[in-house]
Amino acid sequence: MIESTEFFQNLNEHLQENKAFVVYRKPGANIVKALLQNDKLTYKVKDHTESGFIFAPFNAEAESYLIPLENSESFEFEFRVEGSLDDRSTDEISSGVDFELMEEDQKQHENLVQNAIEAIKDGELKKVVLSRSEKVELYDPDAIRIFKNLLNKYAQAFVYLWYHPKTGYWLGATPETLLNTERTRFKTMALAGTQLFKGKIDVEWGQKEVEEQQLVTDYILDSLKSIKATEGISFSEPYSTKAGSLLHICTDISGKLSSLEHLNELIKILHPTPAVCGLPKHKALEFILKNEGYSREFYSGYLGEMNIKSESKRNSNRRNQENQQFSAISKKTDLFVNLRCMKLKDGNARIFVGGGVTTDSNAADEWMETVNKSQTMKAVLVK
Ligand SMILES: C=C(O[C@@H]1C=C(C(=O)O)C=C[C@H]1O)C(=O)O
Repeated sequence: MIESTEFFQNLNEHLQENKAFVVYRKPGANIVKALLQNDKLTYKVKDHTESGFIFAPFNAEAESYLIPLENSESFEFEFRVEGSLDDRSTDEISSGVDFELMEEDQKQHENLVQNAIEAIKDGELKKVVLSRSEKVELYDPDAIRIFKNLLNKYAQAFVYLWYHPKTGYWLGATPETLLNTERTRFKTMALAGTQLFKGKIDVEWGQKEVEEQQLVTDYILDSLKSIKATEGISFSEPYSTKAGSLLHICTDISGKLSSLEHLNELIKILHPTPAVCGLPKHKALEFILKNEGYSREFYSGYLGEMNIKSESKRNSNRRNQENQQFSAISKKTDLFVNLRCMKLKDGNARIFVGGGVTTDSNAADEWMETVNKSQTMKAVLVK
C-alpha cells in the first residue's frame, strides 16, 4: 500500500508516457486501486477468459479494451475523503451554458422520445432507453483533479478514471452492477426508475417506474433461467436506492454458474440489459442505432475487474480432520454498467445521459430526467 500523494505523482509521470491506466474505487470501499500498463500495446478482449480490467462499449459487436494484469503494475492506496463537495456550486457550470443550444437539445430529445412512444404504441417495442450527450467546457481539464472530486462525492458508486490512447479519458460514478462473480457464485441487479432524492429514501413510486423496473427484472430472470449454465437463481424484493441526488428502484439477483467457463455466456446474456437498451432487445437496439443520432461509444457499456485471482484463508470444518486452515485461490469478476459518465477531450467534457421510455412516458419528463442525471457529472466539474 502506498500514500495517495505518492500514487498521484506516479500517475502523473505515467501520463506523460501516454500509456493506458485505470484508477477506481468500488462502492462503499475506502481503498482505491489502480492498474498502470507497462507497455504501449493495445490489448483487446476475446472471450472474457482474460485477467485484468475491461472497458467495453455499448455496442456488443465492437472491440472491448483490456489492461492485462500481467502487463501492468498494480497499486492500492487509501484515499481520505475531504468532505462532500457543495451541490450549490453546480450553478457555476450552468452559468456557462448556451440556453439556445439547450433549447435545441431539448426539442431534439423530446422528439426522439415522442417517436419512441409512438413506436411502442404501434406494438413494435415495449421499452427503449434513449440517451443524448452534452458538451461542457472545462475551466480546468485536469482529469486527476476531477477524479478526486468523484472520490470525495460518491462513496456509494463505482468511481473510475480510465485512460487508453485508443479511447481517451473517461470518468464516471455508476450506481449499477452488471455482474459480480466469486468462484461460481454470481450477483447482478435490475436497476431502473428514477426520481430526485428529496431527503428520504423510502418513497412512493409511480406506476410507470414500477413497471419499467419490473420489465428489467423479468427479462434478467427469464434469460438467466433459459440457459443451462446457471442454477439456483434467487432475487430480492424491489427496493429504493440512492445514487448521488437521484433514487432508483433495484432488485438484487443471484445464482450459481455450473462452471466458470460460462462467464462469457453470462456476460453476453446480461449486456446490454433492458436498463440501458430495451425490450425486445434487438428491436430496441435497432431503434437506438437508427434514431439516437450519435454514437454512445463506452457510455452504457461496462467496465471493471475480470478474472482477478484472490487468495482466501478458509477453515476446514470436517470433524474427522484437524481444524486446519488452508488457502483457496479463487477468481473474482466485478463489472459495472458505464452510467453517469463522461469523456474528456480538447478541454471539454462530453456527458452521457439517458432514460427508459415506455408507453406511459412523457417527453418533457424524460428530458428533465436526463437533465437531472447530468448533474452527477456536472457537480464534479466545479472548482
Ligand atoms: C440510462 C441511464 O440510467 C439507467 C436508466 C434508468 C431509468 O430509466 O430510470 C435508471 C437507472 C439506469 O438503469 C443513465 O443514467 O444514463
